[in-house]
Amino acid sequence: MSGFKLTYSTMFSPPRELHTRFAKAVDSLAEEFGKRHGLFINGGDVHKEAVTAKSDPADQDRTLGEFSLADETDVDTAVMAARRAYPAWRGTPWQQRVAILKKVAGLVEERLYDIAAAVSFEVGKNRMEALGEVAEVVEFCNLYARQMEENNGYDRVLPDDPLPDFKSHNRSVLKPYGVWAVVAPFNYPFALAGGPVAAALVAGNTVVLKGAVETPWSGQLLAQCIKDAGVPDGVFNYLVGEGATVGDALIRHDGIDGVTFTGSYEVGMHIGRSQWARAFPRPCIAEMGGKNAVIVTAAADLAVAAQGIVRSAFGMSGQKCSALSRIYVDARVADGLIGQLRIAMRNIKIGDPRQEDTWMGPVATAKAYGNFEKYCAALRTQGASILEGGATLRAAGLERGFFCAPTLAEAPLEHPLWAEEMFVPVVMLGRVESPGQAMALANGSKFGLTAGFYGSDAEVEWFFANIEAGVTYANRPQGATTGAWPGYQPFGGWKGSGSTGKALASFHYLPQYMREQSQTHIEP
Ligand SMILES: NC(=O)c1ccc[n+]([C@@H]2O[C@H](COP(=O)([O-])OP(=O)(O)OC[C@H]3O[C@@H](n4cnc5c(N)ncnc54)[C@H](O)[C@@H]3O)[C@@H](O)[C@H]2O)c1
Ligand SMILES: N[C@@H](CCC=O)C(=O)O
Repeated sequence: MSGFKLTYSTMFSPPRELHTRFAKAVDSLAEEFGKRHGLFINGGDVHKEAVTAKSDPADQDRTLGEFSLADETDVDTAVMAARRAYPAWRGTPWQQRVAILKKVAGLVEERLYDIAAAVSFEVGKNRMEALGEVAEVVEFCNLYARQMEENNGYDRVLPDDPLPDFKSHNRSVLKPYGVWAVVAPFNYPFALAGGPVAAALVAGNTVVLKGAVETPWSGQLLAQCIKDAGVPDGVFNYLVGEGATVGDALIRHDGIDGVTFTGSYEVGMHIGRSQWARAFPRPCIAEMGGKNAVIVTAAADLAVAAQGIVRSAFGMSGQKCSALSRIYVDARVADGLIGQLRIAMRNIKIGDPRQEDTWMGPVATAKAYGNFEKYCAALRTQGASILEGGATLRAAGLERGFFCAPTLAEAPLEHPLWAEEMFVPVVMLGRVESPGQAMALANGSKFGLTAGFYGSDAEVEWFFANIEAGVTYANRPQGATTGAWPGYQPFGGWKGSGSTGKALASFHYLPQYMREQSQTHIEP
């Protein structure tokens, strides 16, 4: 598409062709509905008796397919296949691994519309979010491949020791760890599987990916691209299964050498601890939840702030780790901001996520639908009140899906929900007396993933200097806290939002999948 690059911040006015191609992909996907899908182990599909029937969150009567469910024996089989494949993959020159990864990127790009249609049905996200998610994997693969090239496979010659009587040669080499487990969340089942898998593979590790039971299709589609790109059997394996059983068996398995987990704080902390509670620690990259705040000062452009807030609080129905859930606004401009937010919220088009004009689809799961009702009830207690929304939606066309109204609640600053990640389309607003109070509240959280700011240019440096979050945005109408894109915004959390302080798609991410060996050779 000439002149247009799809990113999460350019997706608001795409060219016509993009809509036409997506609509065509949705039509052809209907032929796939109801099919049986296997796990992917050692280069082949493995069909199991135990299956999950996955339905469309926008229409519970539509079954998307039956997906095999792994058990603990499959975990063992997949890990063993990855172990057997490891020596040859590690020994494959990095240039060949780079070439294979670029092929994976090429295939994902070729299948972009078909995969995005499936992701939209599986998660309930709108077409632009789904296309963005798939395009992000193309970027991850190409970026990590390019970083391998730019760093000469992370093999560096160091100066010889200053020894007068010997010739000593020194090198620093980054080497893969072995078998890498990747555990992915339900909300970005393609991108947050594809990103870590791409990094692990190009670095020379073999991989066992476990997808969420709620979203089993995306991983299958990724597995097909990886297989068709010529990744050897056993190098990549894909399982779907419950976290507490299959996920836990994977991350505890003696045959893995490292883990990337993306998901909730509770599970991430559990996995992190488990990797140290062993004879020796295993690396664990844990990308966890958020309770992302925006600060709006008296100097803010309220129209810009309202636009960015609505996009980040309600995009993908609030189910982004980067979603905005806390607004701290200067009391002097609070009513003005609330007025603008209410107007913008009433203009949100809610409905079938495949339709071109739909901006907000359903929440992805029955559990999230129940949580939404629970949180709305709680936001009517302890001094809080709902200013807009606050109910599930059952109008004609929405009655078979998990649709929720975008919800704005005002709450006293002591309300317990200021501290809890809700992961539904609810944002809380609190009035503050000063920017300093807003900063203290924004930082007074165990999380530190994303944060936003609306105020004067003069205040922006103060915001960047003081905010405790890994991904920060100032005066951005495209999204107050959401919408990072590889190559533009590295994405990773501080504090309870991330274990490593190194962000996805940054200069520092890929080396985490390798360990350093210092090599000194004294010539005879
Ligand atoms: N920081 C990020 O980049 C990022 C990105 C996306 C989502 N998230 C977070 O993910 C959460 C939503 O996703 P979710 O509900 O799928 O999270 P979750 O923690 O419930 O599950 C994530 C994955 O972990 C698995 N799992 C659960 N228990 C496990 C265990 N004991 N051992 C091993 N695996 C286990 C699940 O089956 C799933 O595959 C939110 O908290 C969101 O903020 C973070
Ligand atoms: N990378 C996405 C969020 C992914 C988490 O769920 C963003 O930047 O909004």
